[in-house]
Parts: sequence; C-alpha cells; structure tokens
Amino acid sequence: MSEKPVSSTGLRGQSAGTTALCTVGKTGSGLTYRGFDVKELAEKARFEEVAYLLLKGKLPNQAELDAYITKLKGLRGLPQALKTVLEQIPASAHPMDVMRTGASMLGNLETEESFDEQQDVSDRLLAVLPSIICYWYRYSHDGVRIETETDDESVGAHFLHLLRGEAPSDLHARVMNVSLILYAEHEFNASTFTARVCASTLSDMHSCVTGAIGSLRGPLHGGANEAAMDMIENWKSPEEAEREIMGMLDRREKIMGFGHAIYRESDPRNAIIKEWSERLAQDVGDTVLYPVSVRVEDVMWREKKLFCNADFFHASAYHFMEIPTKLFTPIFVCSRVTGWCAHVFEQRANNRIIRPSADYIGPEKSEWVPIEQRD
Ligand SMILES: CC(=O)SCCNC(=O)CCNC(=O)[C@H](O)C(C)(C)COP(=O)(O)OP(=O)(O)OC[C@H]1O[C@@H](n2cnc3c(N)ncnc32)[C@H](O)[C@@H]1OP(=O)(O)O
Ligand SMILES: O=C([O-])CC(=O)C(=O)O
Repeated sequence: MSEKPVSSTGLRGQSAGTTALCTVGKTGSGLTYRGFDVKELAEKARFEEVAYLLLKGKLPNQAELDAYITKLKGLRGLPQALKTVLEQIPASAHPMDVMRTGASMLGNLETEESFDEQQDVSDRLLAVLPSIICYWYRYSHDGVRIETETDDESVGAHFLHLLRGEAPSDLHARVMNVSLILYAEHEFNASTFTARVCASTLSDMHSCVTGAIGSLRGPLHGGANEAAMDMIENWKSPEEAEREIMGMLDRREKIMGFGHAIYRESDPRNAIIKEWSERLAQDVGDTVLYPVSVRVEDVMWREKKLFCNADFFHASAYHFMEIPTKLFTPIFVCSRVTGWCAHVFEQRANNRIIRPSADYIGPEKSEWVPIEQRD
C-alpha cells in the first residue's frame, strides 16, 4: 500500500478512535464491513442484510432477515405532524435540507428517551427516511399526498415506488440494492465523524443523524454525486468532455467525483457501480452520458492519476433510472443512516467526549478599546 503524505490539516492520517465496523483502504483499495468484502456483499447480499450486519453485529439467518424486513415495512408510515411540516417546505428547497428537517422533526415526535431505544430508533429512521423525501418531493412537485406504506420487500424498491408511483423493474431494484450497499458505511468519513462527535456528548440519535445529514450535504462529501451529474450532463460527446476537463484542470478546478481522502489508487466501489451504470446505459440505449463518463475517468487518470470515487458513476447510474439529480444525495442518506447509527452505538458503548485541541494562531495579547474609540 502506498502511503499518503500526512499533514495535520483536516486531521488527515491521524487515528481518532477505534471501530469494529469497517476498514477503508487497508490493502490500498479494499473496503470491508465487519470483515466482509464490499464486493462480495454487493454481489450476494440484500441491503437489509447489510443493515442488519452493521446495526445488530452479525449477518441474519433467514428467519431473522424475514422478521427484520417485516419490521422495516411496518415502520414506513409518516406521522401527520411530520407530513404537515413537509408540506410547508417549498419545491425550491434542497432535498438534503428536507432530509435534515425531516430527521429533526421526527426527533420531536418520537424522541429517543433512553439509549435502550437506540435499535428501534435506528430501524425507524432507516425505514422512514425514503418516505420523508418522497412524500415531500411528490407533494411539492406533483401536488399529490402519497401513501408511504408500500409492500415493497426492499428499501431501494420502496424508494423508487414512492418516487414514481409504481413498483420498479427488477433491474432498477437490483441497482438500488447494490447502490445502497456501497454507500452504507465508510469508517470515520466527515458525516460519520459528525455523528460520533454529537454522540460523544451523550446526545440523542436524531441529533446525531441530523448533524450527519448536514455534513453529507456538501459537494466535497456526499453532494459530489449531484455535482458530478451537473458537470457531465453538459457534454454532448467524449471529445467535448475531454476538452472541458482539460480546461478545468488548467484552471485548477476540482473535478467532482474524483479523488479520496483515504484511498490512494482506486475506490473499490467505483468498479461495481460503473458496471451497473454500463448495464443501465445499454438498457436505455444511451450513447452519450456513459461514454462521456468513461472519457472523464480516462483523462483524470492520464493527467492527474486521480480516480473515480463512489460518487462519479452513481451520477450516470441514477440518471439512467430517471432519478432527479437533486435526489441523489438523499439516497445516500437512506443508506448511510445504517453506518451512522452503528457508529453512534459504538461511540456510546465506549464513550469519552470528543474534544481535540487547537494550535492557537491569534494575537498574543489584545488591548481593550472602548467602543466610541474604535475605528
Ligand atoms: C462518498 C464521498 O464522500 S467520496 C468524496 C466525494 N467528493 C468529491 O468527489 C469531491 C472532489 N474531491 C475532492 O475534493 C478531494 O479529492 C477529497 C475532498 C475527496 C479528498 O480531499 P484531500 O484528502 O484533501 O485530497 P488529496 O490530499 O488527495 O489531494 C491531493 C491533491 O489532489 C488534488 N485533488 C484532489 N481531488 C481532486 C479533484 N477531484 N479534482 C482536482 N484535483 C483534485 C488536490 O487539490 C490536491 O492538490 P494540491 O496538492 O495541489 O493541493
Ligand atoms: O470516506 C470518506 O472520506 C468519504 C467516503 O468515501 C464515504 O463517506 O463514503
């Protein structure tokens, strides 16, 4: 494994605690959840099994998985007070702000009174977050009040069903399953660390998740899938994409969906979602977006040795499934909530308030000047 240069900026390269949940880049490019390679999980598992693995500590047997899916299905309904709040949020709002408000409002209505409730609170969040975003989206954009209690067997199919008003194809349900698995957990990334810092004050689960949503929203983190889409959809051919990327690199602009704070050579999630994006491109007869994406990947590697992270090919994959771009990062939330909650459990189980120090760089001694004498 090649070593990343360590600089104290951004706490890079410093260990901030222990976790039994995930390893990132341990072999240069690997990713494991509780020891399971993400590639194997993406190929063989259901997202609900992965959620169970993260939240309950082991893979479920068939009876446990059936019971878990039944439980999640029963937790998809929205309280009327939450629907009322969602109906106040304008169509122009960013859906990540809707997610943040939704998680926070739920905390008012179904407050976690004791840490003994943490498993049930987490299952409720996992089940209800797709309902929150789709209820708001369909009400604000289409003027309909949807029924959020579908009978879909999976979180991914449930999300697409609510969004479109009909159950998705098997292909789309499969891609959503893989996507949710890939996004579920990633060690001490910015949003998870936010959740852990909040948990370390002994705060409640809804506060931890609400804060994490805010951290995930930014384009340097989860928001990169939307930012990548906004970029690639402008280009009509691989040649145009190459010209534009070269110009952006000359201007030292950041290319969203590339690079990573931990991985040095590749992000193992990329090859998996890229393959599904190609399959979806064939399914919809795309001859532009997928070739444009591949060219951007090639140019970035050739010019900068920068590789696609999990977000880049998620952009085209979601687009081929006709998911509106502004809902890309909320889907990330619907998955990562499993990792966030599992990290909160871990933090609570062995807690000390997270409170690092700072190197002071301000003035040595400041003289008080009465207000009427100040410039
Ligand atoms: C699911 C996720 O959250 S994955 C991350 C999603 N975010 C993005 O895709 C946003 C674009 N990428 C980035 O901004 C960064 O690569 C980050 C935030 C992911 C990681 O940041 P860092 O750890 O600070 O990056 P790193 O130290 O590897 O950067 C090394 C150099 O490559 C450059 N670089 C890194 N990523 C990019 C990029 N996407 N485009 C252009 N240049 C880049 C940096 O500017 C830096 O150059 P410098 O040394 O001249 O300043
Ligand atoms: O680990 C990170 O810094 C960002 C990331 O890829 C993730 O959260 O999935």
